[in-house]
Formats: sequence, C-alpha cells, structure tokens
Amino acid sequence: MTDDHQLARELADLAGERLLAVRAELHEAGIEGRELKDAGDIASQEVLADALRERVPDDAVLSEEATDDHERLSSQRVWIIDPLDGTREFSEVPRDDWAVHVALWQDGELVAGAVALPARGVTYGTDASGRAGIPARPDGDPPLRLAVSRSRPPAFAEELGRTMGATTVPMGSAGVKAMSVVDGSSDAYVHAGGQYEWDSAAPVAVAAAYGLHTSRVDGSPLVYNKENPWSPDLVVCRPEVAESLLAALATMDLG
Ligand SMILES: Nc1ncnc2c1ncn2[C@@H]1O[C@H](COP(=O)(O)O)[C@@H](OP(=O)(O)O)[C@H]1O
Ligand SMILES: [Mg+2]
Repeated sequence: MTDDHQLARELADLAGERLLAVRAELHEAGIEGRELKDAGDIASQEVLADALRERVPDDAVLSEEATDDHERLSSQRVWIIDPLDGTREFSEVPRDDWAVHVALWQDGELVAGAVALPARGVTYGTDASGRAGIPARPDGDPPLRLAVSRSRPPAFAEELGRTMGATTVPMGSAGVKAMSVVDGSSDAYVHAGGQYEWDSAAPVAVAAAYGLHTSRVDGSPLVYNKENPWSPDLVVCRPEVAESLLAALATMDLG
C-alpha cells in the first residue's frame, strides 16, 4: 500500500512530467509568456486534482489554482498544493528554477510532502528515500548564503549582508529556494512581505524532514490550513545558523 509520503512524491512527479511535456510542446509552437504560464498552471492543476480525487477521495484540497470552498476547515486531512511554483521561471525556457508542491496537513500539522524540480529531474520528499541528510558546510565559517527571490529581492537581504556578512543567491520559486538549503547550495531562505500557504507548505514539510529549521521570522511556528491562507513570512535554514539569523532578523524592519 502506498503511504502518504510516497503518494506526495508520486503526485508531484506526475504533475512534473505533465509540465515538462506541456512546456516542450508549447515552446516548440512558439507560445510564451502569459499563455505558457496559464497552460502550465491549468495542466498541472488538472493532473493533481484528478489524481487526488481518485487516490484520496475523502481528503480536502487547498490549491493555488482552485476555488477555496472552505470544506478543508472541517476536514482532518487537507492536501495543500501549488501545481506550479515559480510560474514566471517556467515561462522563461530553459530556466529550471520552478517546482511542483504537494503537502499533506493532518490534525494541525504538516505530515508529508514532496517538492519536484522537474527541469532538474529531482524530487525531494518526506519519504525515507528522500532523507539522505544535508551536506556539511564548507570549512572555515564562510559567509551565510541567502537564497532570495530573483524577481523581488527583499530589502532586508542588504542589511543581512552588512550585519552578518551574508551573500545572496537569487533564484525563482519558493520550493527551489527551500530545496537549495536542503542540497547545500544555500544556507537559508528568508521571505517577508507575504506568500500563500501553498507556496511554503510542501517546501517546509520537506525541509523539516531533512532536519532543517523552519519557522516564522520571529521564530514562532508556521501554521497551515488557516481560514485565510495568507502566510506573512518564513525562515528555512540550516539548524546551526538559526539562532544567529533569527537574532539578526529580530533587529530589522522587514517591511
Ligand atoms: N509578496 C508576495 N505576495 C504573494 N505571493 C508572493 C509574494 N512573494 C512571492 N510570492 C509567491 O511565492 C512564489 C515564489 O516567488 P519568488 O520566486 O519571487 O520567490 C511565487 O509563487 P507562484 O510562482 O506559484 O505564483 C510567488 O507568486
Ligand atoms: Mg507558488
């Protein structure tokens, strides 16, 4: 029998395959920009909605690409999905910094999840096969590498540069940024100024399974399946940098 961890991975992979096919086909036909973004959003939503209906018909769903019917608020199990995170980057062929997010919330907690990076051929999950652990930091206490949005770099990144000597690594997609901490190509992903629960649920579930620190920027826990799915801010970072990073963030106006 497939467990929830495996199911999250299977669904993310299924949607990822569909996205790669749609992207290749439309790019070949000269279709770009908004049309390509919309085609990706719609195709991936369709794959995920159909698969969830078939595999877990009694569970509720919160998706970026579907109407929120609030049935989820009285459900014990809610799949929180972003069929295409980094839509902008998806439309900029051949960029590979876009993702599929599939998370499961149950009784107040994120309990399973997967983040597929289809254009890189890799999927990170909360299942055992995905928990190899995070690579060690290079010796000699190198500067903190902060994953930031490439299209809306946050003002506080500059201040973290001054106070902590942090450098920035710009990239698209919340999932890609969180997974860059998992794969060791950055040390932290900090976001303020708002997002929605689907942008961070699967990345946070996976990051936590790999032993990373995940919280709001004030250190309090991230909460999912709220009535209003707005999610103001988050920190995903290596556990050994959490204390100093949160202390530095506490002194800043994050806007
Ligand atoms: N201020 C904001 N308000 C709403 N969504 C935001 C946001 N900043 C980032 N996001 C969402 O977070 C995801 C990652 O953004 P970024 O690459 O800039 O870090 C994107 O998701 P989508 O691509 O699913 O829309 C983006 O829309
Ligand atoms: Mg998103």
